[in-house]
Amino acid sequence: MTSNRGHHDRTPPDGADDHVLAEWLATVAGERLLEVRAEGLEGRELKDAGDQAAHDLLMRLLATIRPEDSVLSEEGLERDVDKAKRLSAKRVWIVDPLDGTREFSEIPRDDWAVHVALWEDGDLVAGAVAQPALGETFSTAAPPVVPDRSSERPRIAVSRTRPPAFVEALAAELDAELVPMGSAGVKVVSVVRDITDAYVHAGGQYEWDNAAPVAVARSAGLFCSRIDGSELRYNQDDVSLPDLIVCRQELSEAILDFVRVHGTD
Ligand SMILES: Nc1ncnc2c1ncn2[C@@H]1O[C@H](COP(=O)(O)O)[C@@H](OP(=O)(O)O)[C@H]1O
Ligand SMILES: [Mg+2]
Repeated sequence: MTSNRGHHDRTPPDGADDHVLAEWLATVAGERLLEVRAEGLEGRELKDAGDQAAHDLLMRLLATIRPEDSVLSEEGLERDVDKAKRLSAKRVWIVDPLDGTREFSEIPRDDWAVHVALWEDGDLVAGAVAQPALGETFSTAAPPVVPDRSSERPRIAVSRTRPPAFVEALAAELDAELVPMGSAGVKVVSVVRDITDAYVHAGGQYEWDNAAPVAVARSAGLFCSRIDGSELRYNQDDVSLPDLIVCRQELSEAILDFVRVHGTD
């Protein structure tokens, strides 16, 4: 984890490898978002201005620093030619310039994030999640160490606005507490930080919503899979990746068992 403060020049650290670059990109895009948030905009205008500013900055920096690589971004409309290129590319940056756009527009909420992941040759190889309002970036450059669990009762992070219907029943089965918050990245980071013990989602999401969070969670030794226990796959033709589990290893079997028996409807 690094502090966000002090990255004011927009050139990457000398000799940055992909991990350090991901961390730097997420951090500077987060700083840009803090600037946008201070401009006095509200509601839809603030959301759009944030999405656009962070997307433009990340696209410009990646085009300059890694011109050979492809990019899949939430804010970029992907044309067929871009998609064909992405699917045959060796390296693809999967970015969500602003995850938790709704919460970003609700000042002073801090549950929004910037996601930067790198997919190479079939799997995620690096990633960073910045939580700019906390001044923190979590990344594979320095894989986070998950603290000892501070709560005996499991805490499950869920979407604040679109929690899957089955999580209430899951929480009852596990005698767990639900902790609603915005942003997939922030929810994964909450598991990394021992604020929660698991993040369970179903019903819709895209690769950019969870690629960087999963890269960071894997590097921290957390369990990550689809809700049915299958592998999370990135840089697919269809970029919908609607469900996932990220949790402490010791909770994975109980969560997967519940889904196996009860499904997610
Ligand atoms: N049912 C759904 N369908 C599509 N996207 C969803 C979704 N539920 C959550 N997401 C996306 O996942 C991210 C985290 O959502 P949440 O805060 O509700 O957990 C958000 O990304 P954006 O903020 O980048 O749009 C949101 O759009
Ligand atoms: Mg998102």
